[in-house]
Amino acid sequence: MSKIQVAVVSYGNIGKFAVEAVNAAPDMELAGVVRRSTGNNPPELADVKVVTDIADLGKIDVAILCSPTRSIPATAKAIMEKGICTVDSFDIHGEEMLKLRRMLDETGKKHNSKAIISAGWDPGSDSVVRTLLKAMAPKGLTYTNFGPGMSMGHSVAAKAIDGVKDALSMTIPTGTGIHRRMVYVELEDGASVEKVTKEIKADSYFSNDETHVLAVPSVDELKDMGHGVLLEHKGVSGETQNQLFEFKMKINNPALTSQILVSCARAVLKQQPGSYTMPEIAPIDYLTGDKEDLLKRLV
Ligand SMILES: NC(=O)C1=CN([C@@H]2O[C@H](COP(=O)(O)OP(=O)(O)OC[C@H]3O[C@@H](n4cnc5c(N)ncnc54)[C@H](OP(=O)(O)O)[C@@H]3O)[C@@H](O)[C@H]2O)C=CC1
Ligand SMILES: N[C@@H](CCCC(=O)C(=O)O)C(=O)O
Repeated sequence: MSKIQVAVVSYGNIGKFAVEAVNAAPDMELAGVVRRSTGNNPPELADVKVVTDIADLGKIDVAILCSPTRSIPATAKAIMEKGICTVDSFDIHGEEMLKLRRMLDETGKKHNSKAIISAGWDPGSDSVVRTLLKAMAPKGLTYTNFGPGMSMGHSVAAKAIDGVKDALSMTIPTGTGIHRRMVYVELEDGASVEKVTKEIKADSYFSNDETHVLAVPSVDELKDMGHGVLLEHKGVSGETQNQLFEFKMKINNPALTSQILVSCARAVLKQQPGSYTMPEIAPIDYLTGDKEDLLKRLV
Protein backbone atom coordinates (compact mmCIF):
# COMPACT_ATOMS: atom_id res chain seq x y z
CA MET A 1 0.00 0.00 0.00
CA SER A 2 1.30 3.51 -0.78
CA LYS A 3 2.51 5.51 2.18
CA ILE A 4 0.72 8.59 3.56
CA GLN A 5 2.43 11.69 2.12
CA VAL A 6 3.11 14.12 4.97
CA ALA A 7 4.21 17.76 5.02
CA VAL A 8 5.56 19.26 8.24
CA VAL A 9 4.73 22.97 8.41
CA SER A 10 7.15 25.11 10.52
CA TYR A 11 10.41 23.82 11.90
CA GLY A 12 10.69 24.83 15.54
CA ASN A 13 10.69 22.47 18.55
CA ILE A 14 7.51 20.62 17.55
CA GLY A 15 8.48 20.62 13.85
CA LYS A 16 11.85 18.99 14.55
CA PHE A 17 10.32 16.16 16.59
CA ALA A 18 7.46 15.81 14.07
CA VAL A 19 9.98 15.07 11.31
CA GLU A 20 11.53 12.38 13.53
CA ALA A 21 8.12 10.86 14.36
CA VAL A 22 7.03 10.82 10.69
CA ASN A 23 10.31 9.09 9.75
CA ALA A 24 9.66 6.50 12.49
CA ALA A 25 6.08 5.78 11.28
CA PRO A 26 5.99 2.70 9.01
CA ASP A 27 2.97 3.93 7.03
CA MET A 28 4.16 7.50 6.35
CA GLU A 29 6.60 9.31 4.11
CA LEU A 30 7.93 12.82 4.72
CA ALA A 31 7.28 14.75 1.50
CA GLY A 32 8.99 17.84 2.86
CA VAL A 33 9.03 20.73 5.31
CA VAL A 34 7.32 24.10 4.73
CA ARG A 35 9.13 27.08 6.27
CA ARG A 36 8.81 30.86 6.13
CA SER A 37 12.25 30.97 4.51
CA THR A 38 14.42 28.23 2.99
CA GLY A 39 17.78 29.81 3.90
CA ASN A 40 19.61 28.72 7.03
CA ASN A 41 18.32 25.15 7.37
CA PRO A 42 19.84 22.97 10.09
CA PRO A 43 22.12 20.11 8.93
CA GLU A 44 19.54 17.37 9.66
CA LEU A 45 17.33 18.81 6.87
CA ALA A 46 20.10 18.46 4.25
CA ASP A 47 18.31 15.57 2.50
CA VAL A 48 14.78 16.88 3.07
CA LYS A 49 12.87 19.01 0.56
CA VAL A 50 12.32 22.42 2.19
CA VAL A 51 9.91 24.88 0.53
CA THR A 52 8.01 28.06 1.40
CA ASP A 53 4.81 26.99 -0.39
CA ILE A 54 3.17 23.61 0.30
CA ALA A 55 2.07 23.48 -3.38
CA ASP A 56 5.75 22.87 -4.29
CA LEU A 57 5.74 19.49 -2.49
CA GLY A 58 3.43 17.73 -4.98
CA LYS A 59 0.54 15.60 -3.71
CA ILE A 60 0.21 15.87 0.07
CA ASP A 61 -2.32 13.84 2.08
CA VAL A 62 -1.87 15.62 5.40
CA ALA A 63 -0.04 18.65 6.77
CA ILE A 64 1.20 18.59 10.36
CA LEU A 65 1.06 22.20 11.54
CA CYS A 66 3.83 22.98 14.05
CA SER A 67 3.47 26.76 13.94
CA PRO A 68 2.69 29.10 16.86
CA THR A 69 -0.87 28.56 18.14
CA ARG A 70 -2.01 32.07 17.25
CA SER A 71 -1.08 31.55 13.57
CA ILE A 72 -2.97 28.22 13.30
CA PRO A 73 -6.45 29.46 12.25
CA ALA A 74 -5.12 31.27 9.14
CA THR A 75 -2.57 28.56 8.25
CA ALA A 76 -4.99 25.65 8.66
CA LYS A 77 -7.73 27.37 6.66
CA ALA A 78 -5.41 28.18 3.74
CA ILE A 79 -4.13 24.58 3.55
CA MET A 80 -7.59 23.00 3.91
CA GLU A 81 -8.85 25.19 1.08
CA LYS A 82 -6.36 23.30 -1.14
CA GLY A 83 -8.13 20.04 -0.20
CA ILE A 84 -5.29 18.95 2.12
CA CYS A 85 -6.04 17.55 5.60
CA THR A 86 -4.43 19.23 8.62
CA VAL A 87 -3.60 18.41 12.21
CA ASP A 88 -2.54 21.05 14.73
CA SER A 89 -1.84 21.50 18.42
CA PHE A 90 -3.77 24.77 18.93
CA ASP A 91 -3.65 25.15 22.71
CA ILE A 92 -6.07 27.91 23.62
CA HIS A 93 -8.84 26.07 25.45
CA GLY A 94 -12.56 26.92 25.64
CA GLU A 95 -14.35 29.30 23.28
CA GLU A 96 -11.27 29.99 21.07
CA MET A 97 -10.92 26.25 20.40
CA LEU A 98 -14.64 25.97 19.56
CA LYS A 99 -14.35 28.96 17.20
CA LEU A 100 -11.49 27.26 15.34
CA ARG A 101 -13.40 23.95 15.20
CA ARG A 102 -16.47 25.66 13.69
CA MET A 103 -14.44 27.63 11.16
CA LEU A 104 -12.42 24.62 9.95
CA ASP A 105 -15.51 22.40 9.95
CA GLU A 106 -17.10 24.77 7.45
CA THR A 107 -13.85 24.97 5.41
CA GLY A 108 -13.49 21.18 5.35
CA LYS A 109 -17.07 20.57 4.25
CA LYS A 110 -16.70 23.14 1.47
CA HIS A 111 -13.29 21.94 0.19
CA ASN A 112 -13.53 18.20 0.91
CA SER A 113 -10.78 18.26 3.55
CA LYS A 114 -10.56 17.25 7.21
CA ALA A 115 -8.83 18.55 10.35
CA ILE A 116 -8.03 17.34 13.82
CA ILE A 117 -7.43 20.42 15.95
CA SER A 118 -5.94 20.92 19.45
CA ALA A 119 -4.09 17.61 19.22
CA GLY A 120 -1.03 17.63 21.44
CA TRP A 121 -1.17 16.27 25.01
CA ASP A 122 -3.09 19.15 26.59
CA PRO A 123 -5.30 19.89 24.85
CA GLY A 124 -5.14 16.49 23.18
CA SER A 125 -4.54 13.15 24.86
CA ASP A 126 -5.40 14.64 28.30
CA SER A 127 -8.74 15.73 26.81
CA VAL A 128 -9.43 12.08 25.91
CA VAL A 129 -8.47 10.95 29.43
CA ARG A 130 -10.73 13.63 30.99
CA THR A 131 -13.58 12.43 28.75
CA LEU A 132 -13.11 8.80 29.82
CA LEU A 133 -12.87 9.75 33.51
CA LYS A 134 -16.20 11.53 33.18
CA ALA A 135 -17.71 8.43 31.56
CA MET A 136 -16.36 6.32 34.47
CA ALA A 137 -17.63 8.64 37.23
CA PRO A 138 -19.94 11.26 35.71
CA LYS A 139 -20.35 13.33 38.90
CA GLY A 140 -17.32 14.72 40.73
CA LEU A 141 -14.22 16.87 40.33
CA THR A 142 -11.29 16.61 37.92
CA TYR A 143 -8.03 18.47 38.61
CA THR A 144 -5.41 18.84 35.87
CA ASN A 145 -2.07 19.60 37.55
CA PHE A 146 0.75 20.41 35.13
CA GLY A 147 4.47 20.21 35.72
CA PRO A 148 6.68 21.55 36.94
CA GLY A 149 7.85 21.90 33.35
CA MET A 150 8.21 24.03 30.25
CA SER A 151 5.01 25.11 28.50
CA MET A 152 5.79 25.54 24.80
CA GLY A 153 2.60 27.55 24.21
CA HIS A 154 3.34 30.04 27.00
CA SER A 155 7.01 30.30 25.95
CA VAL A 156 5.97 31.02 22.33
CA ALA A 157 3.48 33.67 23.52
CA ALA A 158 6.16 35.37 25.66
CA LYS A 159 8.70 35.17 22.79
CA ALA A 160 6.24 37.00 20.51
CA ILE A 161 6.29 40.10 22.72
CA ASP A 162 8.29 43.07 21.43
CA GLY A 163 11.73 43.29 23.03
CA VAL A 164 11.92 39.57 23.92
CA LYS A 165 14.74 37.65 22.19
CA ASP A 166 13.95 34.31 23.83
CA ALA A 167 11.68 33.06 26.62
CA LEU A 168 11.09 30.06 28.84
CA SER A 169 7.78 29.79 30.67
CA MET A 170 7.82 27.25 33.49
CA THR A 171 4.49 25.96 34.79
CA ILE A 172 4.55 25.37 38.55
CA PRO A 173 1.62 23.41 40.03
CA THR A 174 0.25 24.79 43.27
CA GLY A 175 -2.50 22.14 43.64
CA THR A 176 -6.17 21.68 42.65
CA GLY A 177 -5.45 22.65 39.03
CA ILE A 178 -3.98 26.06 39.92
CA HIS A 179 -0.59 27.09 38.49
CA ARG A 180 2.09 29.73 38.91
CA ARG A 181 3.98 30.91 35.79
CA MET A 182 7.71 31.62 36.08
CA VAL A 183 8.72 33.38 32.88
CA TYR A 184 12.45 33.79 32.12
CA VAL A 185 13.11 36.32 29.36
CA GLU A 186 16.23 37.22 27.44
CA LEU A 187 15.74 40.81 26.30
CA GLU A 188 16.76 42.58 23.09
CA ASP A 189 19.27 45.40 23.60
CA GLY A 190 17.50 48.45 25.02
CA ALA A 191 14.24 46.63 25.85
CA SER A 192 12.53 47.60 29.09
CA VAL A 193 11.90 44.76 31.54
CA GLU A 194 9.00 46.72 33.08
CA LYS A 195 7.23 47.09 29.70
CA VAL A 196 7.83 43.44 28.75
CA THR A 197 6.57 42.29 32.17
CA LYS A 198 3.40 44.37 31.81
CA GLU A 199 2.70 42.96 28.33
CA ILE A 200 3.32 39.36 29.36
CA LYS A 201 1.03 39.67 32.38
CA ALA A 202 -1.70 41.22 30.19
CA ASP A 203 -1.52 38.42 27.57
CA SER A 204 -4.44 35.98 27.82
CA TYR A 205 -2.00 33.04 28.14
CA PHE A 206 -0.90 34.52 31.50
CA SER A 207 -3.58 36.93 32.73
CA ASN A 208 -5.53 34.34 34.77
CA ASP A 209 -2.52 32.93 36.67
CA GLU A 210 0.02 34.27 39.15
CA THR A 211 2.90 35.25 36.83
CA HIS A 212 6.48 36.28 37.60
CA VAL A 213 8.78 37.63 34.88
CA LEU A 214 12.55 37.49 35.36
CA ALA A 215 15.16 38.90 32.96
CA VAL A 216 18.13 36.54 32.47
CA PRO A 217 21.32 36.78 30.36
CA SER A 218 20.70 33.46 28.54
CA VAL A 219 17.44 31.51 28.28
CA ASP A 220 19.25 28.68 26.54
CA GLU A 221 21.24 27.97 29.72
CA LEU A 222 18.00 27.35 31.63
CA LYS A 223 16.03 25.46 29.00
CA ASP A 224 14.88 21.89 29.68
CA MET A 225 11.86 20.75 27.67
CA GLY A 226 10.65 18.25 30.24
CA HIS A 227 7.05 18.54 31.47
CA GLY A 228 4.30 16.35 32.93
CA VAL A 229 0.82 16.11 34.33
CA LEU A 230 -1.11 14.60 37.21
CA LEU A 231 -4.79 14.32 36.33
CA GLU A 232 -6.97 13.53 39.35
CA HIS A 233 -10.63 12.63 39.29
CA LYS A 234 -12.75 11.95 42.37
CA GLY A 235 -16.33 11.13 41.53
CA VAL A 236 -19.48 9.09 41.65
CA SER A 237 -20.26 5.95 39.55
CA GLY A 238 -23.99 5.37 39.63
CA GLU A 239 -24.85 6.12 43.27
CA THR A 240 -21.46 5.01 44.65
CA GLN A 241 -19.16 7.78 45.87
CA ASN A 242 -15.40 8.12 46.31
CA GLN A 243 -14.23 6.58 43.03
CA LEU A 244 -10.60 7.76 42.77
CA PHE A 245 -8.60 7.88 39.53
CA GLU A 246 -5.15 9.23 38.66
CA PHE A 247 -3.35 9.60 35.33
CA LYS A 248 0.27 10.66 35.58
CA MET A 249 3.12 11.18 33.13
CA LYS A 250 6.55 12.80 32.96
CA ILE A 251 7.56 13.58 29.40
CA ASN A 252 9.71 15.37 26.88
CA ASN A 253 7.10 17.92 25.80
CA PRO A 254 7.85 18.37 22.05
CA ALA A 255 8.54 14.64 21.52
CA LEU A 256 5.14 13.64 22.93
CA THR A 257 3.27 16.48 21.23
CA SER A 258 4.76 15.55 17.85
CA GLN A 259 4.07 11.82 18.24
CA ILE A 260 0.42 12.59 18.99
CA LEU A 261 0.25 14.88 15.95
CA VAL A 262 1.61 12.04 13.80
CA SER A 263 -0.96 9.58 15.18
CA CYS A 264 -3.65 12.19 14.44
CA ALA A 265 -2.27 12.62 10.90
CA ARG A 266 -3.11 8.94 10.35
CA ALA A 267 -6.54 9.24 12.02
CA VAL A 268 -7.66 12.36 10.18
CA LEU A 269 -7.60 10.57 6.83
CA LYS A 270 -10.19 8.08 8.13
CA GLN A 271 -12.77 10.81 8.97
CA GLN A 272 -15.51 12.49 6.94
CA PRO A 273 -14.87 16.10 5.75
CA GLY A 274 -14.98 18.58 8.66
CA SER A 275 -13.11 19.41 11.85
CA TYR A 276 -12.69 17.27 14.98
CA THR A 277 -11.02 17.28 18.40
CA MET A 278 -9.30 14.19 19.81
CA PRO A 279 -12.20 12.97 22.02
CA GLU A 280 -14.39 12.83 18.90
CA ILE A 281 -12.13 10.31 17.12
CA ALA A 282 -12.38 6.52 17.59
CA PRO A 283 -9.07 5.63 19.37
CA ILE A 284 -8.38 2.73 16.99
CA ASP A 285 -8.09 5.27 14.15
CA TYR A 286 -4.86 6.62 15.70
CA LEU A 287 -3.09 3.29 15.11
CA THR A 288 -1.58 1.67 12.04
CA GLY A 289 -2.13 -2.02 11.28
CA ASP A 290 -4.94 -4.46 10.69
CA LYS A 291 -7.99 -3.33 12.69
CA GLU A 292 -9.16 -6.80 13.78
CA ASP A 293 -5.63 -7.77 14.76
CA LEU A 294 -5.31 -4.61 16.87
CA LEU A 295 -8.72 -5.16 18.46
CA LYS A 296 -7.82 -8.78 19.34
CA ARG A 297 -4.77 -7.54 21.24
CA LEU A 298 -6.16 -4.33 22.74
CA VAL A 299 -9.75 -5.06 23.70
N1 LIG B 1 -1.56 21.03 22.60
C1 LIG B 1 -0.39 20.74 23.18
O1 LIG B 1 -0.31 19.84 24.02
C2 LIG B 1 0.85 21.48 22.82
C3 LIG B 1 0.81 22.51 21.92
N2 LIG B 1 1.97 23.15 21.55
C4 LIG B 1 1.88 24.26 20.58
O2 LIG B 1 2.91 24.18 19.62
C5 LIG B 1 3.26 25.48 19.21
C6 LIG B 1 4.68 25.49 18.66
O3 LIG B 1 5.61 25.29 19.71
P1 LIG B 1 7.20 25.26 19.43
O4 LIG B 1 7.52 24.30 18.35
O5 LIG B 1 7.86 25.11 20.73
O6 LIG B 1 7.44 26.73 18.88
P2 LIG B 1 8.74 27.27 18.15
O7 LIG B 1 8.77 28.74 18.38
O8 LIG B 1 9.94 26.45 18.51
O9 LIG B 1 8.46 26.97 16.60
C7 LIG B 1 7.44 27.59 15.87
C8 LIG B 1 7.89 27.67 14.42
O10 LIG B 1 6.87 28.30 13.66
C9 LIG B 1 7.44 29.20 12.70
N3 LIG B 1 7.00 30.55 13.08
C10 LIG B 1 7.54 31.39 13.96
N4 LIG B 1 6.83 32.53 14.07
C11 LIG B 1 5.81 32.41 13.22
C12 LIG B 1 4.73 33.23 12.88
N5 LIG B 1 4.55 34.41 13.46
N6 LIG B 1 3.85 32.77 11.97
C13 LIG B 1 4.02 31.54 11.40
N7 LIG B 1 5.05 30.70 11.69
C14 LIG B 1 5.92 31.14 12.60
C15 LIG B 1 8.92 29.01 12.77
O11 LIG B 1 9.29 27.97 11.86
P3 LIG B 1 9.99 28.29 10.44
O12 LIG B 1 11.17 29.14 10.76
O13 LIG B 1 10.35 26.94 9.96
O14 LIG B 1 8.98 28.98 9.58
C16 LIG B 1 9.13 28.55 14.20
O15 LIG B 1 10.32 27.83 14.36
C17 LIG B 1 3.05 26.36 20.43
O16 LIG B 1 2.55 27.64 20.07
C18 LIG B 1 2.08 25.57 21.31
O17 LIG B 1 0.87 26.25 21.43
C19 LIG B 1 3.18 22.78 22.05
C20 LIG B 1 3.26 21.75 22.97
C21 LIG B 1 2.09 21.03 23.45
N1 LIG C 1 -0.10 23.29 25.85
C1 LIG C 1 1.06 23.03 26.64
C2 LIG C 1 1.05 21.58 27.10
C3 LIG C 1 0.19 21.43 28.35
C4 LIG C 1 0.80 22.08 29.56
C5 LIG C 1 0.25 23.42 29.86
O1 LIG C 1 -0.78 23.79 29.35
C6 LIG C 1 0.99 24.31 30.76
O2 LIG C 1 2.14 24.03 31.15
O3 LIG C 1 0.40 25.35 31.10
C7 LIG C 1 2.33 23.41 25.93
O4 LIG C 1 2.24 24.24 25.02
O5 LIG C 1 3.41 22.94 26.31
